[in-house]
Amino acid sequence: MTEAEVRRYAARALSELFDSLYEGAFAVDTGGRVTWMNHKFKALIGWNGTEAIEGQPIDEVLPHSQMSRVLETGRADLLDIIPLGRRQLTVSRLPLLQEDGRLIGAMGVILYDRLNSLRPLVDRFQTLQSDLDTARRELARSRAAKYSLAMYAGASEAVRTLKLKARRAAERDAPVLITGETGVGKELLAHGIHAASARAGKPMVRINVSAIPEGLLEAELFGAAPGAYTGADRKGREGKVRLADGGTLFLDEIGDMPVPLQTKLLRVLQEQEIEPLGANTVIPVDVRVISATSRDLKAMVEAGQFRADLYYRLNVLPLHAPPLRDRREDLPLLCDTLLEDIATRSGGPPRTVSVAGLERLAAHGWPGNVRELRNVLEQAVAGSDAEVLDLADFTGLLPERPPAAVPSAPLRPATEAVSGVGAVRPLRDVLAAAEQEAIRAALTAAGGVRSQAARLLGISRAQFYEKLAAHGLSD
Ligand SMILES: Nc1ncnc2c1ncn2[C@@H]1O[C@H](COP(=O)(O)OP(=O)(O)OP(=O)(O)O)[C@@H](O)[C@H]1O
Repeated sequence: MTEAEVRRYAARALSELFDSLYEGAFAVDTGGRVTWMNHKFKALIGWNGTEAIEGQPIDEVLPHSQMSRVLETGRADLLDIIPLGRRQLTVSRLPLLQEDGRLIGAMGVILYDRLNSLRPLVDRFQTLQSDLDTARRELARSRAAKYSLAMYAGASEAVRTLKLKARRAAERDAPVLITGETGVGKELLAHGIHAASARAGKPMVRINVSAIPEGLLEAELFGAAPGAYTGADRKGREGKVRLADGGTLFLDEIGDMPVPLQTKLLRVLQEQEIEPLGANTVIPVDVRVISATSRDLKAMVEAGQFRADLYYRLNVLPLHAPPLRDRREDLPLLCDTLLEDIATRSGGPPRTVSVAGLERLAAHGWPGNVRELRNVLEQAVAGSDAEVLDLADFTGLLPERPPAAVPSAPLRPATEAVSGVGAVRPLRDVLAAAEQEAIRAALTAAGGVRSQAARLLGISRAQFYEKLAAHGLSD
């Protein structure tokens, strides 16, 4: 047989096979309008029959047909799967060409019901597709439920302005710097901004700069090549910046970043690339940086402790979260929100706070801000069965002398001890007692978190541990 004969016989065999296989078929012109459709196809898509289908755009008749792809490229799609309602159709798309090769339209063929051999594949595809849809829905729900700007409770003017600015920041991709004292909700805001941003589908990776020893911080942030330093993982380390690729990098306590690393971070912001420790290669990354600090970065810049160029790069969209003592009108709403969350997590009944209880809370200075409030509420809930928490339920949880007149200074009790009435005692004893009281107050405010207590007192962690030991408070 000659090649021409083989082609002729093959064409006839294929055409007969095609006739026996196809379930439904239609054709469109080069403008994507239906020129012909067989009855089976009309029945399949539920065409009512009263209106002529010819002349209708195929994209309206069969939304996922993707015939335009064949019309644009002139190439066949031999096998594809498209959704039709809850079903999946196995389809072929073929260009229709004249003898001179000019494209005059395209044909779509449904193979699903006849191609039994494809069934297992289609069934598997359907199962995977539905698993994927469910997983996507659950992920979206868990993300939405876990963090949103709406969760940042507060009705004061200051909080409303802050949330408005945060929402605007979420619409942009520039770096955000969140300032504010410990426990004011800087991390919550950062999560909320990420969740409301276009990067929400990608990870938000947090790194607490102050919690990682200086020697390990570089590898933790930028990654390390295998064996880059003594004790390095054999496989190397990916680094938080790369883990955040496509998403958001949240740098908590940025003010504690050592100066040499500030230079490397500047490179991430300027060039969007990193150089892992010991790697000798540069890796492109796409991250949005949100940083937070409870320190006065501007003053640190002036004192030469923080790079000015990095400060301006980080501070493109500044947000300041005010301390709780400056927005006491937020207390009722905050109590409701926090108590609801505490009840959901512990499975207990929902509680509220009485007016007298709220007045007592409002009289406190809240050096530990909302974190401290949450701790106090948690302890009050644990210590009482009452549905409405009253004045008595907070006894022992807050300092006895309401420091309303001395809102923010955790050292104030110490000062009061110095100026207290009574017998004159040796200065050394008075100072020691004041220091002990200040340490206890800071620990309460920080909910027992020692590094935060140290920060509240404005001393290093090492100094704090020394003082704990000196006062016999280590346990
Ligand atoms: N406005 C708010 N509404 C509801 N919860 C809040 C609010 N602000 C803070 N919180 C809660 O208070 C706690 C402390 O908040 P967060 O960790 O975000 O504070 P922070 O400013 O980042 O603190 P730090 O500087 O010590 O890291 C968290 O449990 C957080 O959910």
